[in-house]
Amino acid sequence: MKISQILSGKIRSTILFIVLFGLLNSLLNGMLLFFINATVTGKKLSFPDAYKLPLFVGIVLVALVCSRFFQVYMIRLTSNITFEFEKNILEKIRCSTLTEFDALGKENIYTAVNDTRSLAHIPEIFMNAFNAMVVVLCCFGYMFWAAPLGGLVILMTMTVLLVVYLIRNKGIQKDLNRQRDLQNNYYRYLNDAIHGFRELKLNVLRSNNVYYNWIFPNREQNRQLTNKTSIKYLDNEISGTYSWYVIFGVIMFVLPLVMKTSISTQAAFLVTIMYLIGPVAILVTIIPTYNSLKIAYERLVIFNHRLSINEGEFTARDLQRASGGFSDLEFVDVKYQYVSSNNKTTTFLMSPINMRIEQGEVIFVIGGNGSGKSTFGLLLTGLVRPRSGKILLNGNDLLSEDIGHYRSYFSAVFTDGHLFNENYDKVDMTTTNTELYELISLLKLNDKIELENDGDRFNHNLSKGQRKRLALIYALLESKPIIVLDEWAAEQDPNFRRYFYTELVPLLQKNGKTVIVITHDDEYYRYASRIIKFNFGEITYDSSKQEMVQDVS
Ligand SMILES: Nc1ncnc2c1ncn2[C@@H]1O[C@H](COP(=O)(O)OP(=O)(O)OP(=O)(O)O)[C@@H](O)[C@H]1O
Repeated sequence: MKISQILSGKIRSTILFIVLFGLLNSLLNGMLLFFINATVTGKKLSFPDAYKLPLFVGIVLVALVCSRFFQVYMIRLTSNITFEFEKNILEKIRCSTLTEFDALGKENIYTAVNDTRSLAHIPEIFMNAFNAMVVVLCCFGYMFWAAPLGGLVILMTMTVLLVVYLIRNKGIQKDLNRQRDLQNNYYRYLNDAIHGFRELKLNVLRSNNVYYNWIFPNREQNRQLTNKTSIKYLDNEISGTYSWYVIFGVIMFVLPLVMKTSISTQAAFLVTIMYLIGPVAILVTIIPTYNSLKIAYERLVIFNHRLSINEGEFTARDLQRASGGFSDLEFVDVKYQYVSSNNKTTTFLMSPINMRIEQGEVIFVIGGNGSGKSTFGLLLTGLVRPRSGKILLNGNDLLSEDIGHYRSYFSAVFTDGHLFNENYDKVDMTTTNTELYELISLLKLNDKIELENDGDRFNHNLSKGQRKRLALIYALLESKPIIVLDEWAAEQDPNFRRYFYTELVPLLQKNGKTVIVITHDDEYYRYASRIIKFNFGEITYDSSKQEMVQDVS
């Protein structure tokens, strides 16, 4: 569901409620105002004096209970909307394609999550604004009813003061935008300083450049701008606050000059203005709030649009079907291409690939940097779909029919693979899980890993090579028929690398796995049952096809 649909649905279903509350709240506030003004001005009320106190206490109590009731309602509504927005975003991420996900960028996901929080406050803001508006209307209604000319003078004075305040505020918003740009740049530079800490330690000149020519000048600009903007803001707020005294002054000194007025009317006007201060402040903040909500909303619309492809849901049922067995996989005229961010030019083209993989093969995928090996791995595992052509698994076009089922045949360890922070699959970590501890021995990690997180996870403070070994253990625990390892051995020491190619991979093959190894380790090519070589996105050598035999090096 789209963000706008959730939002409009929620607003539609609660608008009546919000309006009713606004009217009730205003009625109660209006009664209190009337009560207070009648007391201040000594007006006779149409009921006995003895009822005054209990009536006043009654109205205050009803107003309090009402107010609490609606505030609680708003808290629940806001957290419900936050929940639905977040769920919507998370579902989008879960079901999006790798291509769209990569193009979106991680920082945009964090921004989107924050934006949902802002948007969830819309009903609350709307309710407060509506309430404030009704109170303002009631107050002016009262003033016009009590003394029409007086009401007009106050309305005109307030309008002039408000316009001055808003114009000055607009200038401040511009400065705040500049400050935000500076802040964004600052985070970029800081990111480089933090992630490039080691590099900067080794290169003093660059370190000086980064800090003295980029970071410090940015902070200096920010310091000056913050001072300027904060003082401007303070001036505007102070003059805004003191504008109320201008209005008090108009009531006390100007009104008697322009109309016949009594002390009691002046007192009633003063009390009414006091009532107006809070609601007017709410209405004044609506404009900047509206602007920031608009930006958040537009960003979320773009987010939704960029993750527009839904790959569907995958169920545990698919996993069971995969264990039914793998016999062969066939690429038929498979083409793929990367396009530039403006979607205009092709930056890399994978030529039509035609090949067949049989169960139990150990295939080494080789080729120079940027030749397309990892892209082939992504196509093979179904993480990206061919732009044209077909991939048939056991003779079926599962990639088009049921991508979840297709992917359930593969496990993989990618070059930049991720070790998850939680035991999401609830793997039994105790020593009774013999399969797990056999794998730990096989990967020679016995004395390197230990349980942490209440025995629910192995430690991650491992070397890069050790982390890869742990990732391989987790991949093997998935018990999928095909395993894809992208430059897995690159971070292993020479002994373990030899062990991997000469013992581990053959053992996996013996256990019935089909193993696809993307590698640059030419000294071990002879351990493959088949070699496929890529060059500029094209298969230029396939050892299973005699007629294509060329120099593998
Ligand atoms: N997400 C992407 N968006 C656009 N282009 C990409 C993307 N990933 C890879 N490429 C481009 O596709 C080409 C093939 O990349 P690929 O990662 O498949 O090469 P590779 O053979 O695995 O290289 P290496 O041995 O260096 O890992 C490269 O020219 C690369 O710049």
